[in-house]
Amino acid sequence: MIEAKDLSKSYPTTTAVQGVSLHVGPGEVVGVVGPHGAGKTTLLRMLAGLLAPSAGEAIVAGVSTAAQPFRIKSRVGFVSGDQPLPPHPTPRELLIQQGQLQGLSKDVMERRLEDLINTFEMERFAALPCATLTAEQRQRTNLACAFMKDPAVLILDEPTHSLDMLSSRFLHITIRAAREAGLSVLLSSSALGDAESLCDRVVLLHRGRVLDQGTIPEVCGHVGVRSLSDAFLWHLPQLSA
Ligand SMILES: Nc1ncnc2c1ncn2[C@@H]1O[C@H](COP(=O)(O)OP(=O)(O)OP(=O)(O)O)[C@@H](O)[C@H]1O
Repeated sequence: MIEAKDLSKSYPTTTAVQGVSLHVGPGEVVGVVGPHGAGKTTLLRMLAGLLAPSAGEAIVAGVSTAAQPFRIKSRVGFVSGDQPLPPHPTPRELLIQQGQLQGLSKDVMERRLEDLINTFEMERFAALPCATLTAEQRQRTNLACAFMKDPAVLILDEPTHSLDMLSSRFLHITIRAAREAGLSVLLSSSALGDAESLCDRVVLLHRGRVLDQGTIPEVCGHVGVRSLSDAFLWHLPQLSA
């Protein structure tokens, strides 16, 4: 589960995230939606334990960002759409490394390794150096590494970035399976289509602030429009008024 309360992140020249509160329950997919620079990456990195908040607190997979931010890292599967991989190791080697970091026993590691290579259909490329992989194969490898932690929470920053239609379909299937398995999934997207087809609820973010949140019908209904993009656009003049 993710429970964020008044989370903020300030830099000397800008406030990237301002007072964001949100909730993601088990078996729920929530999308943080907003344009470039809205604060999506900053928010997700704080929730993944990769960045310390300037104010506010979040409980993620039972761990507080305020008390033990770095314990969150080992409990959360975090994947960013443009996450590079080291060029020389193979996906199989990276998965083993991840399992060792988690302190998995040899038996559990081997079982999980074979399961993940099978689930993410990595057989054809699991033994190739990462430098030779396509964008889709890199994304499958990053996802498999995230699942090596057997996480209760999955945080995906722009997960369809650089994927084509077929690869995106695979990602959608993976996210739906994670939801079925009871994981809490938080993803960010600047493309509204991902949110519309995947998310149980959305959080509209702009200039670091939440404009609105709820199911898509709720967010549209609050302002009397029919589409998520119209709902987003409705809020903009209100901000400058
Ligand atoms: N380390 C940093 N130092 C200073 N400003 C930063 C830093 N990281 C992010 N920002 C600023 O915070 C704001 C939010 O950035 P962030 O990357 O979180 O947005 P985003 O919604 O993920 O955008 P994009 O879709 O382009 O990745 C931007 O104005 C950005 O320039």
